[in-house]
Amino acid sequence: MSHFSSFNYRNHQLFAEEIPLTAIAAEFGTPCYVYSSAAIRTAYQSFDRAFGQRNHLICYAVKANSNLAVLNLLARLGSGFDIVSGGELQRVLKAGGDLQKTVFSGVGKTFEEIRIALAANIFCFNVESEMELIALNEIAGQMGKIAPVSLRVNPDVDANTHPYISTGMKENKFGIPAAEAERIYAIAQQLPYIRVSGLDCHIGSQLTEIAPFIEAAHKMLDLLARLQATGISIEHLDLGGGLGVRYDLEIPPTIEEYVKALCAATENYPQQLLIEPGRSMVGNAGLLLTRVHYLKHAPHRNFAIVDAAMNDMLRPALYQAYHSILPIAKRTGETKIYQIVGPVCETGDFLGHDRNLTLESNDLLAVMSAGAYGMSMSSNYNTRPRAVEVMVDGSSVHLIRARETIEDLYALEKIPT
Ligand SMILES: Cc1ncc(COP(=O)(O)O)c(C=O)c1O
Ligand SMILES: N[C@@H](CCCC[NH3+])C(=O)O
Repeated sequence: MSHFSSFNYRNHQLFAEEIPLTAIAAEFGTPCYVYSSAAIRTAYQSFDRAFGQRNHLICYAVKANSNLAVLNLLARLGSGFDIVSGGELQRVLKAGGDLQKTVFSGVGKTFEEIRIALAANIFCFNVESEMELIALNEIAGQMGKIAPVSLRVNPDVDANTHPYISTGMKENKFGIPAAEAERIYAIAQQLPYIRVSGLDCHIGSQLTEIAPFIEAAHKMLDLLARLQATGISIEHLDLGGGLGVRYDLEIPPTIEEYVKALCAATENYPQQLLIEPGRSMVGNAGLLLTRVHYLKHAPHRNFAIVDAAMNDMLRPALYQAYHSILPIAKRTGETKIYQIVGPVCETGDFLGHDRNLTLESNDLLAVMSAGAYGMSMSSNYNTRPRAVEVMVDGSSVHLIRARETIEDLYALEKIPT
């Protein structure tokens, strides 16, 4: 089975589950994000099943794709959530998610966000600095609350991924340095409005090997043993997210291999295990549907100028990320090597370089593996309304976010009189 399990060709036409993508483009226009609910369901259930009888909580990382329909689907499957802002907290609530299964990560939680999360009785704060811990204690005290806390510890492990998405090395801004962890746990234990509940780490994203996860887990277990020796009990161990997906030729571990490896590495820790997967839950469950506008044959390069751009899908421009680009209707005939570019006025505005395709103007293309960090990192640069989003479920398709209008884009702006 291909890694795009819900997107398959039938008679040379690409389908999302039971629906031809040409029909989706005709009904909703382009650019359009298309998600497969079956693919998201399968990913969640693969995580859940792989844990077997092990006490676990899956906290989907909302930042990967925060559409309410995606969150609602996962909430109905039983997922918890990992949030990094008050905005994500509000989305989880709006989507019917359970804050008793939600962890709050992030290096810069505002006091207001902390208040909202305390008032909502969030499951746990993943605290990233001593100063945040002190502030949390003070705010909880003012509210007559006790804040449940994990310290996010930076284990100094090389995740062997793109430097912009590596988070667990000592030079990264994330987490509390491992050497400081015991001292800060001892402080936390003394603070009247803090309840030490867990231990957390997250070493980076798009990891394609198991070894760094296991290295980090071992470091966490060593620390846990030292903490327990000083009378600090840790009720849950949160090993973060980060499992990679296949974009091109990489072969990341499967969800089952990953979960089984985490369970095996932590088998002597009987308490609850948490993970925070984002990309591996939704990445290959989505594509970005775009239409070829102009073809331009310059002396040394062929350009296909499409109606999606870096504002819709930033990953290629930001990380030089590779996304497979497929024709919606396969053509026969001579192929050419194309640069697939958008209309934005930046040289970095590309979706793919050097793609071998047979194209005519008006053709539809799919930028694959776009379900994670696609729409959630989109912007309105060049005053471009954001794409429409739809979710396919078998032979039904649901609009889950309407296309923005130009009026939406300046609705909050004012010209001084
Ligand atoms: C704290 C935290 N948890 C979970 C995730 C999700 O990571 P991924 O999408 O790689 O699974 C991230 C993003 O890297 C994160 O920063
Ligand atoms: N935005 C990144 C992932 C970062 C995860 C956040 N810590 C990407 O698109 O690959």
